[in-house]
Amino acid sequence: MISPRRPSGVSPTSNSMSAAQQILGSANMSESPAQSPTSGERNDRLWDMSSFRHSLPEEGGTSSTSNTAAGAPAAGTSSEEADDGTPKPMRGGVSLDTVRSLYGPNTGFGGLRRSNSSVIYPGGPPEFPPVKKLNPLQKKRILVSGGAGFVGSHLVDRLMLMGHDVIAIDNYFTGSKMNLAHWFGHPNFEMIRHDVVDPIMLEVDQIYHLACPASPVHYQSNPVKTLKTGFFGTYNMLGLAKRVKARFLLTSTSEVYGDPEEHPQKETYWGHVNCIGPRACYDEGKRVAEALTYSYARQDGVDVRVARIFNTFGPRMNWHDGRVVSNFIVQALKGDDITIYGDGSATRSFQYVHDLVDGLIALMESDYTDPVNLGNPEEYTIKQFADMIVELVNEHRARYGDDGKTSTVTYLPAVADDPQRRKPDTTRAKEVLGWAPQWAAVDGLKETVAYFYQMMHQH
Ligand SMILES: O=C(O)[C@H]1O[C@H](OP(=O)(O)OP(=O)(O)OC[C@H]2O[C@@H](n3ccc(=O)[nH]c3=O)[C@H](O)[C@@H]2O)[C@H](O)[C@@H](O)[C@@H]1O
Repeated sequence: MISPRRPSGVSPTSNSMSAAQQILGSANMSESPAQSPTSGERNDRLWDMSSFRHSLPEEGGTSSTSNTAAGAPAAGTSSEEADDGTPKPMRGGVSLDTVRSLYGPNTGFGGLRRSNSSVIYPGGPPEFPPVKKLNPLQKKRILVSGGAGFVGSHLVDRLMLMGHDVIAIDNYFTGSKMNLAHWFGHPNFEMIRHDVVDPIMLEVDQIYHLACPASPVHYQSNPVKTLKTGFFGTYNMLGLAKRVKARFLLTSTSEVYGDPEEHPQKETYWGHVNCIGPRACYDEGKRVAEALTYSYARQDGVDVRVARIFNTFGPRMNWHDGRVVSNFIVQALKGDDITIYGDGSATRSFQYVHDLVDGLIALMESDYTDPVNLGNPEEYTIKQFADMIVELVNEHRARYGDDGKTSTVTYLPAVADDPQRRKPDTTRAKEVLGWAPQWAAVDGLKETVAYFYQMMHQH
């Protein structure tokens, strides 16, 4: 059984980018040794929801702009259970099953469309997930920059299910239209191809500003663009917020703490960032984004919120994302070596994406304007994490009689300026938002492994 353990000492590591580049080459979905079952039972077999104990209670107050798909989950309550019996409340009274149906294959809307991706509306008119009906005073028009990305698309899903009007903008550098395909055509939803480094004018009530590549592999591939996104992207979104008097939420990052000398990291910590290193484009980009945000608040009275997001994972992470969770899961599924950069003693604390979405919405709805850490304080060394993922992948495969090769760990040179310890102090989030993570990392990982397993066999 895997349990989180605090590491002993950590040591600074040497400089190499080659490890990150290497993983991009190896994590190639098209090379997957797909033992593709071809029968109709394929998707049931691959996306086994039976390990999650959940009910599908009926819920009143959902609007029916849709025909409900056969077998599609009903909107449910705000409290569901996972296999360990832990309640998993979801903000906005949205059912976990409904949310799952948006990224699972053929269990609902997302899968239905995804599995027939050559045809937008395979079986007739569009069928939409069950969206709540809000009265005009409650219903907000909300802009999500980076809305087609991993976190952005989960946030859009939740806001849509809650009944709001949502405009997603994205330049598709790391995001994908397929993450939101289940909303195309819905009257509450708009999708715009737009890069935030250019200004845009929209009438909105709230702005969630997420747009920025977050994986080190991606943000270091074009560092000048990353800095432009950090500064001009935030500048444009803040200018818009000022002009239309929208509330503005910046998704900042744990990276503003750099390679921290304080542990765990509180919001009051000023950080330890190398301003000339390879991560500076992201770290300093986010730091200047925070500085801009509070400057607009002071100078122009813009109503701002700042979330500092710690490592987050979940379904819809890109197969080629390059961050540790997707890399290790893909490697374990393929039976490839698990690539640990450095000696495996660096630590991270991983939160499941649904917890993050809860926290972002709670923060936006709160009156609190100082930065708030959003993360799960469960801390693992990267080696522990690798072992945990290999074990979970093997368990998942064993359930289907799939006896693929078990991966072994290989150690590659450490990447430059890699933070050696990271763990959020979430006291402030508890106090000001009443927010705390609901998902143990292992529960979120089970779902994420199931998602990647299915993706691997679908293509
Ligand atoms: O996951 C996130 O949300 C965070 O990801 C990155 O931060 P980082 O913690 O460096 O993310 P990873 O690339 O996932 O690395 C985590 C640790 O795993 C290691 N790693 C990563 C990938 C891999 O294949 N092997 C491996 O050992 C890294 O060297 C690092 O020590 C981003 O810079 C953050 O903005 C973002 O919040």
